[in-house]
Amino acid sequence: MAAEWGYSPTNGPDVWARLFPQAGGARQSPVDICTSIASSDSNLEMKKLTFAYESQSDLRILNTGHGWKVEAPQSGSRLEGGPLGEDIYQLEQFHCHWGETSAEGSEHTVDGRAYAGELHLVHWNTTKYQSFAEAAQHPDGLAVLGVFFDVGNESNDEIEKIVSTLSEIKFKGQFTDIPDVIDPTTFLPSGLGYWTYLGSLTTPPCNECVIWIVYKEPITVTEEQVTYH
Ligand SMILES: NS(=O)(=O)/N=C1/NCCO1
Ligand SMILES: [Zn+2]
Repeated sequence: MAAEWGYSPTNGPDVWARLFPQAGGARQSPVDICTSIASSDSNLEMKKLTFAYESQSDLRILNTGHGWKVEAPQSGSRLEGGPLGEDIYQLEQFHCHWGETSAEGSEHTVDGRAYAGELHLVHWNTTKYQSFAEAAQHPDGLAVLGVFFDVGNESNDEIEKIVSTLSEIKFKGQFTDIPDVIDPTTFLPSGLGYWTYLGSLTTPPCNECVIWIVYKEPITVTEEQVTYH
């Protein structure tokens, strides 16, 4: 039986490269974002990062065994500018990483600090490639927006539309449809400052195909919204 990757000492990140060679590469994600050495790129400031999304209902949500993933291929969506050059990227899916407690859970850390969780909006380069699978084989194939979760007293209405369905998909492989209309724009923080670097998928097969765009400002969710088990 194919070995299942995970986060234990015997199947976690330290041994992923045995089964997934790219996990041993030179541009692996996630990283710790050291704000003191992050340099501002005047060129990026000239090319504003812009995004446009559709609102969709009845999106399918899946229990991946490592969290939830919402399949949201949007041919009418566009992510472009900033570090993306002249290419246009299209939304494919979004998913979340969280931990056992709200003291941890994000994939990226900032000056060694983990957030309670991290939302990833995954896009692929439709200017150069014909499919998501093809794009994931190229260094500029994917663009992922990372949004940190901070825990506070305010519930996030859009995230609630998602987590309110999780009781229907308690086990790996289960899926259901989200009845509410979801607008991915609402996941993004009001402050649009970001860090960017060339990295990889943070989970196997760890393809080194991602232009990461990690927003500096977290969004607020409640403890219940980000420590669902
Ligand atoms: N956590 S991540 O780097 O976004 N990982 C993936 N895997 C498939 C698409 O995005
Ligand atoms: Zn992710």
